[in-house]
Order: sequence, then structure tokens, then C-alpha cells
Amino acid sequence: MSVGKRDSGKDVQCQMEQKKDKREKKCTAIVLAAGSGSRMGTAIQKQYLELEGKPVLYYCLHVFQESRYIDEIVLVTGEREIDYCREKIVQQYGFDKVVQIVAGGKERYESVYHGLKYVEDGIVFIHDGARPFVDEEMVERAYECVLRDQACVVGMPVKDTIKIADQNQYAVQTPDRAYVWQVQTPQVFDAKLVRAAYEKLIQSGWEKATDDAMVVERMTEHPVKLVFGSYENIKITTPEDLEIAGLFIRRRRA
Ligand SMILES: Nc1ccn([C@@H]2O[C@H](COP(=O)(O)OP(=O)(O)OP(=O)(O)O)[C@@H](O)[C@H]2O)c(=O)n1
Ligand SMILES: C[C@](O)(CO)[C@H](O)COP(=O)(O)O
Repeated sequence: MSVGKRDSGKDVQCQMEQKKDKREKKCTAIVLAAGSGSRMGTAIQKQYLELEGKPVLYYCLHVFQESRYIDEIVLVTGEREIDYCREKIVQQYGFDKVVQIVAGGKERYESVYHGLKYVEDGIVFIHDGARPFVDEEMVERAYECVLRDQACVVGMPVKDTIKIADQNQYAVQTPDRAYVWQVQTPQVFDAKLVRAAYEKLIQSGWEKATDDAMVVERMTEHPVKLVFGSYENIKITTPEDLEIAGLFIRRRRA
């Protein structure tokens, strides 16, 4: 390697360190892995299925473990999977940023609520353990956005035309797709804001929250900013998603 090249490598390293040093807030990732995976229909829950030699859950934990933004990880699993996760995932792959492994609830929002109890103030990244393709650039975009807006979610503009249907499955509306996004995770918030929203949600008894942005929107009216995720940041939900995920990983390795 030439001296010039080595110097520019040093510069890049130095810039990265400065960026890290400039970080203003502690960041905790809550990784959700307490779902039953009913739509996947496999005997083993989808987050533990093998994907190119590693459990699905491994991939996002690896990204957060390596991230220069994430300080700690709270892993939320089923009560019966806590020991398995500790031994076969956290210890086996050396994920030492995992500071808690806690039992989740029946619904996703209950699992988030349990996880939030272990988060101190700062910033919280709430992420589906069934989304293996979060990456460092996405984490960075979300981090920069949350510093300004206190609440943001990653997602992508939809590619298809969307129809709103009535109960009889007749199309009743076609929203302008320039304003329609499909949201993903991580969903990233100021910890105090999202904790207050979840406290209110639990008190309200409302049971229809399918993502965290919805909880913040309804319970606090605080605006939630949309940040670009990626079209690869899929959630493993049904069997074909696992095949697609395998393809993405093999392509990256090639
Ligand atoms: N009670 C729940 C439900 C879901 N999740 C997690 O939230 C993410 C997104 O949920 P989803 O894909 O709906 O997972 P499942 O509930 O497992 O799947 P299904 O709805 O098909 O049963 C997953 O990482 C899942 O493990 C969770 O931690 N606790
Ligand atoms: C949070 C989420 O992944 C955003 O797309 C999604 O809403 C989870 O919903 P699910 O019903 O648990 O799949």
C-alpha cells in the first residue's frame, strides 16, 4: 500500500472516530424476538430458523453489535427461549452489547413495553428481530434524524398503487402514492417520549398498535419523521421471505 493511501485510510479512520466522539446521546437497541411466527407456519419460530448458516436473529444483532452508534442491546424473547438465546446466540456469537434478555408479551406492543423498562434515557432504536437487513447507514440516518425530530421511523415509498378497501372488498380510495410509505424498523425515538407514549397506551387499553410510530402519533401527537430504509430491509413473515433473504445474503457474499 502506498504512503498516500495509508494516510487517506488514517483520515477516514480519524473522521469516523470524530463522528463517534461527537455523539451526544446514549443509544439502546431493543430487539424484538418474542413473536410466535404464525404466518410463517414453521415448528421453530422464524427468528431462530437457519438463514445461510446462522439464525435469522443473528443478523440484526451483528449489525447493532458492530454499530458505532449503538451502546447497548435489550433482547426481548419468549420466556422459554431466554436460556437458548443467552447460550446459543448471545454467548456463541460474542454479542457483549446485549445487557438484558427479557421476556416479551402476547402482542408486539407488549414486548416493546417490557423492553422499554430496561432502557435508560437517551435514544432507543426499536427493531424487529425478524428484519435481518438493517445496516449501519440506516442506523446513521435514523440517529441524525432523531437528534432533530425526537421520533423517526425507517421506511420506503411504496412501489405499487395502493387501494383502500371497504368491508366488502370494494376499492373506495386510491391515495396519491407519492405520499404513501411502507414502514420498517428500526423505529427510533427519544426514550422519554416513547416511554410516555407506551405508558399512555397501556393505560388506554387500545390494542391495535402494530408499530411504535403509531403509538407515538396517537398517544402524544408528536410528529414522526420518515427516513429512508431500504427495499432490502424486509421482515421475514412468510416462507418466501426466507428464500429472498437467502438470496440477498448469497449475493452480498459473492
Ligand atoms: N408478541 C410479540 C409479537 C412480535 N414480536 C416481534 O416483533 C417482530 C415483528 O412481528 P411479526 O413479524 O408480526 O412476528 P410474529 O408475531 O412472530 O409473526 P405472526 O404475526 O405471523 O405471528 C418480530 O421480530 C417478532 O418476533 C415480539 O417480540 N412479540
Ligand atoms: C413494525 C413493523 O415491522 C413495521 O412494518 C410491522 O408493523 C410489524 O407488524 P406485524 O403485524 O407484527 O408484522
